[in-house]
Amino acid sequence: MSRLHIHRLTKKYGSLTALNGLSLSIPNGMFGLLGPNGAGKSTLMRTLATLQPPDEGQILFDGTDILRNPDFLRSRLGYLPQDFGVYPRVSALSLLHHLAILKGILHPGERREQVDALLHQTHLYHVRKRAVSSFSGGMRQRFGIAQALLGNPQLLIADEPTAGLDPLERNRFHDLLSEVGEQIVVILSTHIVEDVHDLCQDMAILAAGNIILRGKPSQLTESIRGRIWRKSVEHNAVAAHQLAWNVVSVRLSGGKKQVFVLSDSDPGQGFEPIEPGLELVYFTALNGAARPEKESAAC
Ligand SMILES: Nc1ncnc2c1ncn2[C@@H]1O[C@H](COP(=O)(O)OP(=O)(O)OP(=O)(O)O)[C@@H](O)[C@H]1O
Repeated sequence: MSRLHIHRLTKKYGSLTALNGLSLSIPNGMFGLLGPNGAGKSTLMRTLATLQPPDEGQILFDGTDILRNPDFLRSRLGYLPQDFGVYPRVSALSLLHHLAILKGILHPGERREQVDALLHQTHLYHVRKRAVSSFSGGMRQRFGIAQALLGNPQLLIADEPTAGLDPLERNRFHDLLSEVGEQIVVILSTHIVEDVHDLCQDMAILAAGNIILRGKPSQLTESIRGRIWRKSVEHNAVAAHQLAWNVVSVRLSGGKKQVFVLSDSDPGQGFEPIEPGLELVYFTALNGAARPEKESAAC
């Protein structure tokens, strides 16, 4: 059953509409929110985390209106913001204890148990006495997850958590997130398609403040199977192909341009059929050409 219901959420910054009457229902498990820069992901994450109010709309968590009753959510929330801010020169151990107290874990024994368990889970126990400010990007993100998991949250929000991580650290971070389990709602907001492909059973694509596609990654990929065609072309031929066909993506491969086209039938002209991945679902949706399961139909 869905635990998080977002209903007609609107947020404007002056004349800019960052969230445009957005509705979304999210059940337990890993949910990927994918969108390009400026789509409104961080605005949505901050609003869900009750850090900023929307102009209109409603958010229900386990049936409780969290805009009217933010403390209900705050006591159940783990939040890993896009920018964790300034890293103090205090040790990871001290900082986690401090944050645990702020989260209301006041009993020293219980706190020690949780902090130590999280330091082990995030593979930071051996560096627990080092200042967080001396950590690498990957270690900081793992520390970010440790602090977000304090107090056993029911909703975990991770905003662009793998941006800037090298592949090894990204894998470690993925393992960590996937361990968090199916019993809570985990929202992974990202513009990295691979993160959603690797981790999420359910996803939505956000563009210009609207949900433009919603579904399971495997089903969404299936929806464009047999409809994507590829051709290698010279650089100066790309524009002509864009005029002639429904081009959803252009990539460089081995120094040549590859044009990806959406077409229900064989376009001929040297195009070959390809097995699409989630990245092509994403580009197809952004180009407005996918057959979306609109959110209204999906939930
Ligand atoms: N505090 C703010 N004041 C004014 N405009 C803002 C503010 N925060 C975000 N915006 C604008 O709202 C739009 C959505 O921004 P938001 O950061 O939510 O998107 P995003 O999908 O998280 O993008 P990114 O991946 O670049 O962080 C953008 O056009 C952004 O410039």
